Amino acid sequence: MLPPIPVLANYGISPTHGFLPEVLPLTRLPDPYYNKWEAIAANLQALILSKRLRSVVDRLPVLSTIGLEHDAEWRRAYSLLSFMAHGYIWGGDSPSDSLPPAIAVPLLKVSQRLEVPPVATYAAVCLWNFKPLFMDEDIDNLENLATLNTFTGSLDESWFYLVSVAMEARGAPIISLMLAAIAAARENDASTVTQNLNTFAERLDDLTALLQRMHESCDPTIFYNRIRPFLAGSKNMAEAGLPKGVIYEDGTGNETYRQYAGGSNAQSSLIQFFDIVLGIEHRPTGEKRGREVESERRGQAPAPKHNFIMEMRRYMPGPHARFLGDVQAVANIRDFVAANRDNRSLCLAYDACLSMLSNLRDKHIAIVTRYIVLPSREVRARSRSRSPVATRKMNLAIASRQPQGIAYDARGAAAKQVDGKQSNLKGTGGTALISFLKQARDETGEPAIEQWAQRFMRRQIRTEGQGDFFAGKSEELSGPTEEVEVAGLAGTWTMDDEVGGICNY
Ligand code: HEM
Repeated sequence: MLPPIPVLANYGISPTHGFLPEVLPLTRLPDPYYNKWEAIAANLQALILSKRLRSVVDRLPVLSTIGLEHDAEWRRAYSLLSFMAHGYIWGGDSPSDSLPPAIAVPLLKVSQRLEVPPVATYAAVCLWNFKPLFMDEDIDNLENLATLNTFTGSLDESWFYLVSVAMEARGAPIISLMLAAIAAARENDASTVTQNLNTFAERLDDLTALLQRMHESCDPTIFYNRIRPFLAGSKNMAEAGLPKGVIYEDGTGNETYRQYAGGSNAQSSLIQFFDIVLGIEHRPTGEKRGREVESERRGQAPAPKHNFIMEMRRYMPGPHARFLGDVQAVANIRDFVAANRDNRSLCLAYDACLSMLSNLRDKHIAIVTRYIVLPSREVRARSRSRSPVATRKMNLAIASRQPQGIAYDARGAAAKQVDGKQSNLKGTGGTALISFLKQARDETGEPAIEQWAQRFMRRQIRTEGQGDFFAGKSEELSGPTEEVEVAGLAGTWTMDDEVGGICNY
């Protein structure tokens, strides 16, 4: 018997809002018992700016979670505490490697209840951190959205989160639509599958348009230097001043260092849902197509490799991650289309979805180049000209500006606990950021049915030269020659040498 098609309500997923909550995030906790948390959150930017957040939190009593009733209250508490935690860790002259009980104790409880790690995940800063400006208007419209909490109070930070919120809302109807397509494929109803795939492709185009709006109001320099450092996690953060991670002082006396990835849109369940429903497979980073099959053919067990996209599932709310696993078990669209290759409109609709999703990833790569790769180069160039003494001071800015000394640990567990003595700091060799993103984009095109579509999505634009025999190799295009590491959002990566600008793909 076929496994049942997942029912959204069983996973806390809304038919209209998708992975955003059906009940809008609370703008404050109703119980006045939590006024102290609310007061800190309301003054977070000022407290960070004046470097007084830590002393205020250190004097804060440990509040119980007993006054939290509805899910929306738990989510608000999680978001508040995550902002406080990251502000506490990164908002001083040097990062704090311990979180005091006033944050750690309730944050651990709330995270356990919501099945999320106790850090500022995508859920904490995006999914559960927005409000509509006008209640009678839709939340898939950027002009109707505002954030609840930010670290910096900047429009750029709000915009960074809100673009994702709008995308989640605009993409939400695709979830039910594609579950219906799965049901239709079971019934051999090609016309419904085609129709739903066509609608999906159009929506994906909308989502790309929304993604592109990032450029409107989020400045790359502000993003890189001011916003991104607060989203940093505690994993592979040695150079930033957290060699072992962070201790959550839970009062047990048995605390060990914990390491978590930082917040990243890679933790969006929506994009992973698209991949799963379309039958797109993401191999472990760096693994070429067919290589696994090759090792299996030789009767060898393939070496365990790190799959960053899979790891990010552990940073999604538990029910959402479970939903993805259950959808995976019923995803049949790719096989259905492959079994109906003579149905041109069906194949075209399917390939259009892949092409649109690949295009979205293309635009995202350009964003990462503009917002991370290029500013990190600038900072590196500037820090080379500074005196070593000036750069040695470990503060928030330097933490973000210094190239990270540890490459992304390709086998790292999401919430690895590190004991005091273990020096579990070296990664297994860096994964290049843009190569990783390009691999994800290229894998998006792989299941295409029509040959032209496969060719189209496999296209490689060469960037080696200008076709001018007399021109020397320009400094800018040749890029750095040494291996340089760069902190992304959730991961720390090496920087790709071939990146020349935002159009070179
Ligand atoms: C200024 C805006 C953005 C920047 C700088 C950025 C940066 C990054 C970085 C560095 C990664 C690699 C993983 C990591 O280190 O976390 C990543 C992955 C990812 N990002 Fe973004 N991102 C941005 C906006 C978005 C938005 C709005 C979305 C929503 C669709 C998104 C979706 C993803 C996804 C799905 C991945 C995983 C790789 C993939 O599936 O292709 N990003 N991003």
